[in-house]
Amino acid sequence: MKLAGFNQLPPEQAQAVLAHCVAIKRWQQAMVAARPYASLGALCQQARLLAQEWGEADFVQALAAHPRIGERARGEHKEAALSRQEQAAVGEDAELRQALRIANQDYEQRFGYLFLIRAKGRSGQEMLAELQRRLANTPAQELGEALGQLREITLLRLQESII
Ligand SMILES: NC(=O)NC1=NC(=O)NC1=O
Repeated sequence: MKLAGFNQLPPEQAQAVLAHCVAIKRWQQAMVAARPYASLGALCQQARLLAQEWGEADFVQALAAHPRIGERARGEHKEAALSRQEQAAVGEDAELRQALRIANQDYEQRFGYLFLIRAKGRSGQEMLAELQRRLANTPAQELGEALGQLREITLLRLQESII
């Protein structure tokens, strides 16, 4: 949608446009309240600024909308379609999918939440390598990295939604 159109939508509709960028209501509502945006640059700057406020609770809330890496998102809602598109690089390599499945389990046992990575632009092998690297992080380090990836996914989706 065009920025001018987004600026003029009623608040609930404007929030619905942002809903699939990240499942954090506080962020969606603050983004809507800060309209009108003079440019796409201002929109993205505000999105980044607000995303700096995210903590563990926000992160856990957002994870519900992200399927595991290597698992095909089910359903037809927009997040599922976006996830399938973003994760397309994982491809049909059965060995890689199995390795991702095992590494995801190790990760979830260690950190207690699912592994999140900005999948767009990364091959399946690169994501497996990142998963294995990040397994060595301390919980505090890993929350920082994972929040950074959530921010990247959110900005990518925002930039695809409002042009
Ligand atoms: N667990 C995940 O990292 N999921 C995802 N990363 C993306 O970039 N899209 C997803 O669905």
